[in-house]
Amino acid sequence: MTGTGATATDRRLVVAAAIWDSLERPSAMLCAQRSAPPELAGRWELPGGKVEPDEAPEAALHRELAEELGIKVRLGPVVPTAEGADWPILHHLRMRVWLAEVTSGVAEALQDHAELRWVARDELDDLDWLDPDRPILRALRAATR
Ligand SMILES: Nc1nc2c([nH]c(=O)n2[C@H]2C[C@H](O)[C@@H](COP(=O)(O)OP(=O)(O)OP(=O)(O)O)O2)c(=O)[nH]1
Repeated sequence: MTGTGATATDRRLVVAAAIWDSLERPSAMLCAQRSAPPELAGRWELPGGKVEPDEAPEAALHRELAEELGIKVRLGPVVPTAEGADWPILHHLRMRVWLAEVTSGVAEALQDHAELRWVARDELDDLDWLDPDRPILRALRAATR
């Protein structure tokens, strides 16, 4: 088994992007509706996914966004919790969230999502988010004020 070596990636880390129309003047964010598994289908999330063994977190995020949405992004700062960098999420996983903006491509639901939607900052709460994402949304609003 891997998992204890110095270079082993933390298998519990999920990386995700809060993709805004503009990092300088954020007014709308790209929201993604899950298509699977059945118990999570229909809920909204930040696009991203699990870091693979021996993959750097930022590289994992760029890979996931290319696979799932067909876009390249510029990453801004990480949005931290009060305690540290990573948010507690489903299944005892942790999630690191970066602000981001699209640098090439037009986001399409290529994989894992039923729908993508650009949502105005003040209307983000109206979607049916995964429960662990609610406090992250509050921090995102504060970080983009
Ligand atoms: N991408 C993403 N996952 C989230 C969010 N909030 C949250 O609790 N999660 C959970 C749902 C999943 O249990 C887990 C992410 O796993 P995933 O299935 O999307 O990862 P993946 O694309 O790498 O897929 P796989 O390797 O499991 O097939 O994190 C969020 O905002 N975005």
